[in-house]
Amino acid sequence: MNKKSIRDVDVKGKRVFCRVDFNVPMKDGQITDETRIRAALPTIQYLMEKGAKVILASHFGRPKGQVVEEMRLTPVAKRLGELLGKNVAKTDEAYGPEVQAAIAEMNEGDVLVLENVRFYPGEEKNDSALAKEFAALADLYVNDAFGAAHRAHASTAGIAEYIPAVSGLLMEKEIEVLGKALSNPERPFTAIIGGAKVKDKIGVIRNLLDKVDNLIIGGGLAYTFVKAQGYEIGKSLCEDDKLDLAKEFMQMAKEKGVNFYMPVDVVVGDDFSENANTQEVDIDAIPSDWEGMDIGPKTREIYADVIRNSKLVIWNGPMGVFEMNKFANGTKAVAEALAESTDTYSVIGGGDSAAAVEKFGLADKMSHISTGGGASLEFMEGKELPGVVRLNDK
Ligand SMILES: Nc1ncnc2c1ncn2[C@@H]1O[C@H](COP(=O)(O)OP(=O)(O)OP(=O)(O)O)[C@@H](O)[C@H]1O
Ligand SMILES: O=C(O)[C@H](O)COP(=O)(O)O
Repeated sequence: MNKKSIRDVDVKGKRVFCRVDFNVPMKDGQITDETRIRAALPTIQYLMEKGAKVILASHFGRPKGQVVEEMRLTPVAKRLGELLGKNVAKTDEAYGPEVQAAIAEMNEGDVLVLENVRFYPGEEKNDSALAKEFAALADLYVNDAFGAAHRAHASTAGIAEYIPAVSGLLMEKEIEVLGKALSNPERPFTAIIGGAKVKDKIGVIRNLLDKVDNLIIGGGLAYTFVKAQGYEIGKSLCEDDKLDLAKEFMQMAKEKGVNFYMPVDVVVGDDFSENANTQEVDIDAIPSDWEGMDIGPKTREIYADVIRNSKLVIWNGPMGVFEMNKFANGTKAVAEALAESTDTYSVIGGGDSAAAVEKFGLADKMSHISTGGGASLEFMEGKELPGVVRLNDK
């Protein structure tokens, strides 16, 4: 990467505003997967060892510019303290007098976690006033939040206009590994896209169609495509305003000679819960008041086969509601096929996909687990990441 990193600057005694991605999966206030916290440790420890005052900022969830009690970063700060074996301070604001006072108390090597930056409406608007408030807290900006690097927000991009800005070690590593895989992809090259953020992910498909040989669709995303083909999808997740786009992509895939795989059967539930009754049905037989929760057994076989015959696979987003055991088989089948295919370079992107691979005990069988979901996809599409472009050049 042609951007400066923390290794290129002197951080001793400096107040460093370090943007990390602590947007970890959480249930009932408990962190269910701490991959992203662990992934940020090398940068945090480096800064501590070099005598910086480490001010950590992150978003968590999508609180839409308001304080949402369950989205405070308090549990994350506590876990970070345990992992570092050190007292980590936490403020209930992300800027302002309380934060200024806490920073004034810091010694070299100390760590402070700010409150969720998305509690402020200016964050996602990349408001310059908020970016200046963040910049006023520090002498140096470090962006290590690869997972949020596709967002042009005040703490990921705006702040870099006002103080020297460099990348962290995780950011540097992600870009190097993903860039290498993409620069001359081994073929067949397969992308597997699932998960629930239909709006975010459907757009990336257009660009992926220019790059991949096979495109596999699963998870909640699949039902917009299933409906676009004219099938009943019952209560399954769907973005009706994206139906035309879905049709267009299927047509484009045909024209470009990309093999486009959609579920041929699914597991449906009569409720979005672990206690739901379930049925395995063909794709043209989804009952009108049931919801598609996972890919079915025939689909699992087909997808596993494509994976086994691929040389490079990028996977973003689970195939079903894997947090519920009943609906985890599709995601598990994909993870197992990747784990078995020792000839296949596998890149896993996304908080939930990484959590799934971890849950199945297969994390060490993957070639690279990226901390970025949307970010890794946008990078793989060849887009410039706003969190990277604004960093200082070497
Ligand atoms: N058929 C489905 N219906 C509803 N939700 C689904 C379905 N399949 C998967 N999901 C849900 O999708 C969620 C993950 O989607 P998401 O798009 O956030 O993926 P991700 O890999 O974590 O990417 P990112 O890191 O960008 O968030 C999981 O919580 C899972 O339960
Ligand atoms: O989970 C992610 O992909 C990142 O933390 C970004 O979160 P966002 O999609 O809410 O911007």
